[in-house]
Amino acid sequence: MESLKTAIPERLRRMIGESTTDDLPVTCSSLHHFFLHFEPFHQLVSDLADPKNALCGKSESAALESKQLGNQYFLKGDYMKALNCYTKALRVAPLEASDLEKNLVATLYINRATVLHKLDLSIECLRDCTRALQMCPSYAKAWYRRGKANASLGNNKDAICDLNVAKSMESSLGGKKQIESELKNILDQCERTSSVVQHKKNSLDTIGEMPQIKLQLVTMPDKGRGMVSTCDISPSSLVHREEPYAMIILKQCRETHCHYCLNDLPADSVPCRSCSIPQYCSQQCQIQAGGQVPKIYPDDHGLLKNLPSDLGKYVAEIILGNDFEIEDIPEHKHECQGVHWSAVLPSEIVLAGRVLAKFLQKNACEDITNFVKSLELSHCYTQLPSDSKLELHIYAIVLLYCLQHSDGSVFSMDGVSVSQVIIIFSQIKVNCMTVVRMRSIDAHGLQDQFGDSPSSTYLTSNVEQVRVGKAIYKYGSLFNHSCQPNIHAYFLSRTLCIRTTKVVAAGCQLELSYGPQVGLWECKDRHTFLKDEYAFQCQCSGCSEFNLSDIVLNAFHCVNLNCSGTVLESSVVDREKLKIKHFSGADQVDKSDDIYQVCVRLSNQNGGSIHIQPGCCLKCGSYRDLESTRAVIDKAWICIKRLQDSIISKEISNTTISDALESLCLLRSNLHAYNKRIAEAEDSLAQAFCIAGKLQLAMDHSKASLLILEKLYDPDDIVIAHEIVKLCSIQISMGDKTALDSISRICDIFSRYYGPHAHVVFPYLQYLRKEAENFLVKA
Ligand SMILES: C[S@@+](CC[C@H](N)C(=O)[O-])C[C@H]1O[C@@H](n2cnc3c(N)ncnc32)[C@H](O)[C@@H]1O
Repeated sequence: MESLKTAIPERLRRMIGESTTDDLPVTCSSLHHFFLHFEPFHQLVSDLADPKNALCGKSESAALESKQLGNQYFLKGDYMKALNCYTKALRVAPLEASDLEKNLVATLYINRATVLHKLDLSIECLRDCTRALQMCPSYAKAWYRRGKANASLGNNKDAICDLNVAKSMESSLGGKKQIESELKNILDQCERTSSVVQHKKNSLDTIGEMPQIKLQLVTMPDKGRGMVSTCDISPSSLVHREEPYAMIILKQCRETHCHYCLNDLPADSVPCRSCSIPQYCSQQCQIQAGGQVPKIYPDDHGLLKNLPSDLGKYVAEIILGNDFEIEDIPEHKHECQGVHWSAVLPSEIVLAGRVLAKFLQKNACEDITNFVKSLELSHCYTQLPSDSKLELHIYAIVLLYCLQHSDGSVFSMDGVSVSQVIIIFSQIKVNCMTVVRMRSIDAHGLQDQFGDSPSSTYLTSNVEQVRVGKAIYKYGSLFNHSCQPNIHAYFLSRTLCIRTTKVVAAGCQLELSYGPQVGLWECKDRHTFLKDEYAFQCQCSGCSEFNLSDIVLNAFHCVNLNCSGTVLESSVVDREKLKIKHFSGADQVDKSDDIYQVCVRLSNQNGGSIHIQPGCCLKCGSYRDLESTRAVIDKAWICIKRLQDSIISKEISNTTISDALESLCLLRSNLHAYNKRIAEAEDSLAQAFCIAGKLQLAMDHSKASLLILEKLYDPDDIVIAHEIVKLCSIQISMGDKTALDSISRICDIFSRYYGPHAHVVFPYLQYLRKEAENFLVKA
């Protein structure tokens, strides 16, 4: 791609860099014309999209090789490695290939099922057996393995049926004997117990909450269209729910998450039927993404005739399986001919390909211009930097050629089509949402270091958000951004849910955070992020009205240690001065509050006696040399960083902790008491003391961190809940009853953000609730 970029003549490059939306048909046509006569372009398209160069297709020999390796690991008892090899083999095994007269894919499913059984993953094992049987219904070994899996799960009735089918299909005498003895075991067991384990259904299916509140689309002078409420809304109300128009997994999650629903992949992942890239958590997801493949009904259905009628019915139900209704146009189908453009191009470009493919499949002969208009999404083409404009031009032409190669799409390859693809790219840039999942990380891995010491059981719990995909939600993208949001977006599988986190009065805008938030970053950094990522100048209340957080987040301590005043650097002073016109004397603000004090001084309403100058204390006017202060802080921060690294690498020494404590003192005397770096240092020390088993110290530092964050964020912000989770895990380890208050606060905030979905998104809540019950029982 870089070589294409550098080959473009300077004049054309400048023309593209300076183009506006209106110029696009001309600039696109000129670039396309240039590429038509430029051999490396055709070479690139052929590398990416010509089936002759396909790298992502199926390969029988590669599948057999991985299978053999899997068998070797199995024999050595290395079941995890065997599992990985069989999964790898399944990804590349062609559906029609055979292995010793059996279908290769079915054999691989059974080999993997055997490993899964060894690993005590009986449900996964059962599913793999069923998959094998749907391909080869007379596969005796598969029925036998299925019977064993059902027996392990306590489904004795099914286990008996499976084993009876296995017996009737088994040709060898030895095999029949083994099945009979297994049957006898189960029958004996049945006499002892008749319980059948009911397996949990996917809990997400059971929560069918729908939004009850009517929203209104309005147009605002500073933000364009946006959503407002038509009535007063209380916190935690679901205001929007939507399935994506198009979605894509991020490259870094391809091996760990389902390529359709983006949930974690189970050990029995299902591969795409036509190429070797996607993996799914279930057959249902695979069909939704790749389309229904006509079922192969093997000839050996005749075997059913030899079974007693009730057993025949049982077998038929299993091998015919469930037919899933396809909810939408399969989004991966046009990508899975084995060619690798979709695996190589950036995710957002492939997402645009999905949007286009959907349009083409729905409206083969319609004009693409009408389509782009009908998407009704805003875009930012004209505001983009020159280099981005050039890249989008190149990607648009490449994508159209790839689509044409891979599913024979009939596009007129002209300036208009290419320009419309660029508009789609720009729409995606502004409107696409990042799909995230929560991942719990706790200090389990750190136990080893402290061996048998009592500290080994004291763990802090921590949650991080993992970015797993990108998606376009047509209506979800009508919600504007605010750095002080009043709604919160989250995802259940592919479904977008939006919920209020505050009281929203009728007529108020409903705004979510696109990433930056007051408390997380200072105003300048939020602006830079929104400009770079979404190409707009933020006009939200957080960026136009005073708030304590923006003033103190990165502020310095007054040089006079007895003074609690704030010292700001010039970039903060300049930005905060812009907000002065919006400071009304703050009737709503508590006049003893720090924010009031600072704002009054900044806005010069206090007699105009204070000069707001970078480096000067806003309270007493004393001057601090910020350059030398920064040098001191940078030095101190090296020790905090060392502590953080040692927490990760599990090598915490007493020296590292005492150096970090000394650095914390330096930070406290140089930075404002609410500076976020102090909170971070306190948090790191809390983790370190927790690991070292010094729980009282851990709790003190955790509380100190929380106190600062409560000043920077709204006390009911989800960030605060995550901080309390850490504190609470220490309180629980200490048997400290104040854990009860923490648990109740965590539950309140999580319910506010996730409503009845809280325990699905954050399963740790169930554990906390149980702990709370334990405390109450003991009390
Ligand atoms: C996802 S769209 C939101 C809907 C959009 N207002 C529309 O008319 O389609 C994002 C775009 O809305 C505008 N926008 C959203 N939040 C804004 C804010 N806080 N300040 C200024 N513009 C904003 C920007 O133009 C941004 O590129």
